[in-house]
Amino acid sequence: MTSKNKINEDLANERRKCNFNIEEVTYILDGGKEKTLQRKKIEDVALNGGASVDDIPEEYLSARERYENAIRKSCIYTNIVKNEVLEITGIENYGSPVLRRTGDAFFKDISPFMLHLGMFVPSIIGQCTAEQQATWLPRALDMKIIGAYAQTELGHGTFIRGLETTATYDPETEEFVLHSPTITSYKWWAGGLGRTANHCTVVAQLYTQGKCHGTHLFIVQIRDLETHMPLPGVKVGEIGPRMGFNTADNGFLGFNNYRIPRMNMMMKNAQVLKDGTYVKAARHGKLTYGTMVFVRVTLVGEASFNLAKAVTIAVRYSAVRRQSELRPGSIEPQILDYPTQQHKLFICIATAHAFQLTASWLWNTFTAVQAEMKKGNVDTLPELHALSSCLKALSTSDATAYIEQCRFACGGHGYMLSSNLPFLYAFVVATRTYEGDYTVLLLQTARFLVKAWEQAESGKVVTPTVAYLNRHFTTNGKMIWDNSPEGIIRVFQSVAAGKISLCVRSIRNRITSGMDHEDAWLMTTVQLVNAAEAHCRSVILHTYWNEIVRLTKHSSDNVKTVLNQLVMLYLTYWALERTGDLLRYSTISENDIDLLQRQYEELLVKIRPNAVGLVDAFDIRDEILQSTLGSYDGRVYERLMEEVQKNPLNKEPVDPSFHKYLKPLMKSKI
Ligand SMILES: CCCCCCCCCC/C=C\CCCCCCCCCC(=O)SCCNC(=O)CCNC(=O)[C@H](O)C(C)(C)COP(=O)(O)OP(=O)(O)OC[C@H]1O[C@@H](n2cnc3c(N)ncnc32)[C@H](O)[C@@H]1OP(=O)(O)O
Ligand SMILES: Cc1cc2nc3c(=O)[nH]c(=O)nc-3n(C[C@H](O)[C@H](O)[C@H](O)COP(=O)(O)OP(=O)(O)OC[C@H]3O[C@@H](n4cnc5c(N)ncnc54)[C@H](O)[C@@H]3O)c2cc1C
Repeated sequence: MTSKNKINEDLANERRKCNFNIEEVTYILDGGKEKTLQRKKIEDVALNGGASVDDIPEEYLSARERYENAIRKSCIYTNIVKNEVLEITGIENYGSPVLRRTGDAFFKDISPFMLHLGMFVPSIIGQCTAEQQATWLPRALDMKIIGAYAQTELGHGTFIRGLETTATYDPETEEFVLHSPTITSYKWWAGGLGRTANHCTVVAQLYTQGKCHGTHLFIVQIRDLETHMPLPGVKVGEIGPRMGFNTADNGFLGFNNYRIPRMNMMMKNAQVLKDGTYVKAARHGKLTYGTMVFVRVTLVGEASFNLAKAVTIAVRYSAVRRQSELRPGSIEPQILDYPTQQHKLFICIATAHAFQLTASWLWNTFTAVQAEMKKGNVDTLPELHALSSCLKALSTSDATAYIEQCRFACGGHGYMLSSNLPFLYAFVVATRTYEGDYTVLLLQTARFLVKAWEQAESGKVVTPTVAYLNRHFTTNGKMIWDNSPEGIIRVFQSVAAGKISLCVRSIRNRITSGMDHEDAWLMTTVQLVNAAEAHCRSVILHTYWNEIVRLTKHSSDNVKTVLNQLVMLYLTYWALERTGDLLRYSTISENDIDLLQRQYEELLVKIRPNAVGLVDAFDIRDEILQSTLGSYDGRVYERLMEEVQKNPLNKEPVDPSFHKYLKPLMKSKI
């Protein structure tokens, strides 16, 4: 073995200690052996050409160079996907998470094509009629047209009904006239819009026959396909540097009485006829929000994958890094041996598992609801909206906090961009805001919970994810504490029920004392967010536990054991985090809490020997991790040194600024 591919001895030892079959766990996380094999095949095809390697790391490039580099690599990756990968996956899997995952080997930040594939194409699939899809979809999938999703405006992101862009139908010419009447009506933020896209989905207030019918979606060409010049009546550009997403060319867009054909309104859920007659969406008023629901569902998997990357980096680094001494003169321990380090990291492994399994379960729920909607039944949509809202909110918020925890766990080196942890943080922290801000989405779930509570109160049987509310009305007093997984989950459900019940009481009391419903709701929103968070925690705990039981039925004993230890760690961690709630809503005693703490510390000890095996089981290739600290071989210090050689500042021994500024300063007299 050359020193280049020699595995760090500490990491090699960790792998020798691992007592379970790593591949078996990978299969469970991927959703089955077949899926793992297909993913690996795709990664081999897409990555073995080495196209992802940058001569100069992108962080040293100017804004212009970075953008051009991102476009260059997007085109390389798209050609690989079009010419080689889609033969394996089938065109219907163009937007699959595997391609998204593989794409991370090409971009440290993000591809300018991401919104084309992540939202423009899904909006065509979800919001267009079959005839419109036949016109747009093949061209979009073939990248003959490149799109963005322009909904948010300078003045409004959350409150979609407040958007100001207008689309006024002109029956004379059978066209819509798009207009941006104010500065705040300018579209703002759309990824890919600033420099890359020639089309976009525009969300605008629809006016026809003198009446406003609320927001609708339109496909709009904004640039010439040959010259890429903005078309007359279109003002478009890039919004400027941001915390992350700097290669996504997020853009602004304004219209000056810009005309598009009638058939460019996405007409699956509502139509404007030639004469201007508006035909209302018969089934559900919020179907035009469908693309956002789809993306929220996919973001739970995104949170899991990015957290898996961060904790892979941090655990491998913690096995290689040695620091301090436990006793005078003794060998410095691996930092992974400190229980406090295990406390920082093992919860991240467990959370990545919890979110991955919840994401798959949510995806199945989403496809089931879609199937029902195809048959005309929209009854399950409110539950899906409530679920996707809170799961998006919590998974992105927890992933953000834990990625930062992984960075803390890597000390100073974690602060280097080459560790990839700062990029991961900047990327994931945005997911807490975009596609619906954390608080706003939890309040959406709270609306659903309050209604479900009222139904349960009146004796009606409620839908499965809130079925625990029915139990709330048949049991009196606090939930009996029981330290089994099922017992802990039941207690978390009681906490959620108790908090929802307090919200309902607060709202009713406020109304009784003279407030109107809106004010009573507003004054209760701090509690409502808290109740929705509690509900969502109980959903994640329940799903994680159920899925582990189901998926490990036929696993080997050691895999069963280690995955059980992780899920128990997760349940125990959250019980300890929420002791205040548990004391309030269950019969848990001080003694029970002491036992929980001991159980937690024992779990850290049990999981410790398998920690590296567990992150290896995420099976994230080095090209995708893009980290000096997290590579499979653990050559941390060598890689940090190699990276220094790429720093353009080190090209010359003396910087020109010395002669220009420093020397004159040093020579000047006081
Ligand atoms: C070369 C590279 C190749 C790589 C290949 C890889 C392949 C790529 C694959 C990509 C896959 C994944 C990656 C994805 C990356 C995506 C990146 C995205 C970037 C960000 C994009 C954006 O941010 S777009 C903008 C998003 N904006 C928002 O989310 C706005 C948030 N606001 C809202 O959603 C709403 O306004 C609101 C919910 C807050 C309120 O709406 P409104 O005021 O209209 O409603 P009300 O509050 O009055 O409620 C009325 C009733 O309607 C119900 N409701 C609300 N929303 C919905 C809904 N969506 N569905 C169903 N029902 C809904 C609400 O609950 C009320 O009900 P009742 O209580 O019964 O009255
Ligand atoms: C990196 C990135 C990429 C993006 N990409 C796109 C894109 O491609 N296309 C697109 O259309 N948009 C995009 N966006 C915009 C994004 O969807 C919005 O920023 C997001 O929905 C939040 O809306 P806002 O900015 O209006 O926040 P605001 O609504 O102004 O929120 C500000 C604060 O007010 C609070 N708040 C707002 N309303 C309420 C309420 N009713 N109750 C209680 N609190 C409230 C929020 O909780 C938040 O703390 C992107 C944003 C980012 C950061």
